[in-house]
Amino acid sequence: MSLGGKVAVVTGAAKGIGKAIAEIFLQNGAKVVLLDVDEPAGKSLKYDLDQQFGEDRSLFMKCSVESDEDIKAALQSTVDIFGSIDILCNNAGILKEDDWEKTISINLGGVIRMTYTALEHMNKRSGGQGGVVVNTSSVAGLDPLLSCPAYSATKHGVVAFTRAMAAASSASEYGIRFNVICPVRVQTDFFSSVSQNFGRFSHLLGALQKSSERALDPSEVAECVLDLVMDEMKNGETVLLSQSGKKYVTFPQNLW
Ligand SMILES: NC(=O)C1=CN([C@@H]2O[C@H](COP(=O)(O)OP(=O)(O)OC[C@H]3O[C@@H](n4cnc5c(N)ncnc54)[C@H](O)[C@@H]3O)[C@@H](O)[C@H]2O)C=CC1
Ligand SMILES: CCCCCC(=O)/C=C/C=C\C=C\C=C\[C@@H](O)[C@@H](O)CCCC(=O)O
Repeated sequence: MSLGGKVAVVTGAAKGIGKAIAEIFLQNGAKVVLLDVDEPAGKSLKYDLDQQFGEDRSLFMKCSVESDEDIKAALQSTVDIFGSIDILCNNAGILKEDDWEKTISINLGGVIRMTYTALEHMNKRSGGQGGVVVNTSSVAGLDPLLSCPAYSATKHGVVAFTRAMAAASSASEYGIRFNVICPVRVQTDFFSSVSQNFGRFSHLLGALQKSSERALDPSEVAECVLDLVMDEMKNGETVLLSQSGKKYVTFPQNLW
């Protein structure tokens, strides 16, 4: 899939990995809708992107992935202004082990909420043009991290939701591919603030030290997302992204 003229929606786009995804899509010719709850950071990024790519290439909208109302309004505005939704990146996430209900609501609920509303615009069976969804899980979505059980559960949920949606979309002829990326530690604000958010398991944070030699740069994650968007053969893929590169994860088959 060439990105020229395509429209991408990215959640949690104001900073970190979401920002890097937005930038690489713009560099490759797409129009990008930046969604985030952090309005000052979103507006500031939009200003910077306007200088680099032109005002007509991106939009920022304040949108919480916890709010059905915000999501409906943001996606309708995207279609009204840019004409379609071709690419969706469900990337927004938090880690607050002591507020595990919010962690579930954003990390897993947000992915499901956003996907189901976006399907109304993208699904070929309901007049959409099809497209591709790439979700941001984590290595914690494949190998649970002892310091953050609730976060790990949400990220396992994102992997499962993505794989099930890929199969459901193919079987229903929606024309939408679904893939998920599982990065190890990435150098963003998420990690610098996260140590306060481990709650009852904060004493176990040090146990993760051996699991990550260097943090990835957000641009490395964005390149992996771009590959999954552009390669039309990729559907239902789970990609582990570590310091040694990309690995396509395989799961047991025919269990029942
Ligand atoms: N940084 C890391 O080491 C890793 C991060 N991840 C995942 O990558 C994703 C992005 O994380 P980072 O860029 O590192 O974090 P970040 O904290 O730099 O950026 C996350 C963005 O999500 C936004 N956000 C939070 N709640 C939101 C909501 N309700 N609605 C919309 N936007 C919301 C924040 O305002 C922020 O701009 C998350 O899903 C995270 O779990 C996965 C593996 C490693
Ligand atoms: C640890 C949970 C945060 C969630 C981020 C995520 O999804 C995946 C993280 C993967 C690996 C984490 C490695 C953690 C290492 C830490 O013990 C420590 O080495 C990091 C120090 C943080 C810093 O840079 O100051």
